[in-house]
Amino acid sequence: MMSVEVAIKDGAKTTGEGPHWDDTTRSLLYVDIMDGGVVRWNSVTGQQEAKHFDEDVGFVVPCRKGGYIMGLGRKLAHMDWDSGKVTVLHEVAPKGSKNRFNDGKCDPRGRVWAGTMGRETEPANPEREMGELFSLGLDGQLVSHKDKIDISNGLAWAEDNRTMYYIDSLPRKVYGFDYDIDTGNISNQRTVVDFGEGTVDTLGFPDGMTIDTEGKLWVACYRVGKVVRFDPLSGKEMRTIEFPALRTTSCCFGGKNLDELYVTCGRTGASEEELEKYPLSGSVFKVTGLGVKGYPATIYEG
Ligand SMILES: O=C(O)[C@H](O)[C@@H](O)[C@H](O)[C@H](O)CO
Ligand SMILES: [Zn+2]
Repeated sequence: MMSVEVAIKDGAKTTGEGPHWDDTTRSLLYVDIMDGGVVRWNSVTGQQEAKHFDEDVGFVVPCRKGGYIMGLGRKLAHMDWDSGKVTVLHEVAPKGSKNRFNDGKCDPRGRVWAGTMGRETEPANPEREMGELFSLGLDGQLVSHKDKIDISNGLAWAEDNRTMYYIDSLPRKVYGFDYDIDTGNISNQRTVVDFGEGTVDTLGFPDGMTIDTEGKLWVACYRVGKVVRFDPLSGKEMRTIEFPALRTTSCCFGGKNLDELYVTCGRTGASEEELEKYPLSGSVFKVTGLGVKGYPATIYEG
């Protein structure tokens, strides 16, 4: 039986994002973007620790050599948890009035992929085409792959490493690219899931995503409180999970058997009325009993 429960009540004050399951510690790592927060929640002890930075944190991933890589405003930085020391690795060029890193994730070789977006006056309303998609190689070099993006968001790789999936939220599309795992290059962009023209009432905006071991995509649908499982081959919806919070932002598989889906969401942009109706906005949810599993999350190997 499928069930949706609250794993971390009030997990985020602003927009919770970028959930990453750390297998070795059975912890969930995620960010609280506009709070400049990086949170580590231990699922075994229920203990939660957080770090705060003075700029927006778009994403965070662990590094093999220790510490974490995070998107901090326009910077990619390494962060040592214990000392809190931040080392800036790269800073991307300013675009518009205030571009910043948003979602990011590691590919199966351990490169970091992360994209940017323009300043948002309210969620899903950024300065257009200010985003760019980058990768941080194992050699520490930053490579730009694509520009004129609106809101750089979810990333996932197919099991054979030959396809990369990527979301730009405002065109409301999940794209597929041919992926060269050896060079880390993308080519042959196509649309694999189209959220459709016009109305955003049913599916909202595609935001973060993950892939299951059957090759299907789980996409968080921002503004409608759903995570939808899509078949990237047909572009069709296969299954919908609903949440008691509308601003669902991302998801990842976790738990001992990687068969639980952890789902982040946000409060930022919600009216008082929305928060009253959905008081769990900002919490992290856990879905069990789905009958599917994910892959262990990859980390930065550089
Ligand atoms: O989490 C993100 O990716 C963005 O930073 C948020 O602002 C919203 O989720 C986005 O606007 C909806 O697509
Ligand atoms: Zn997002």
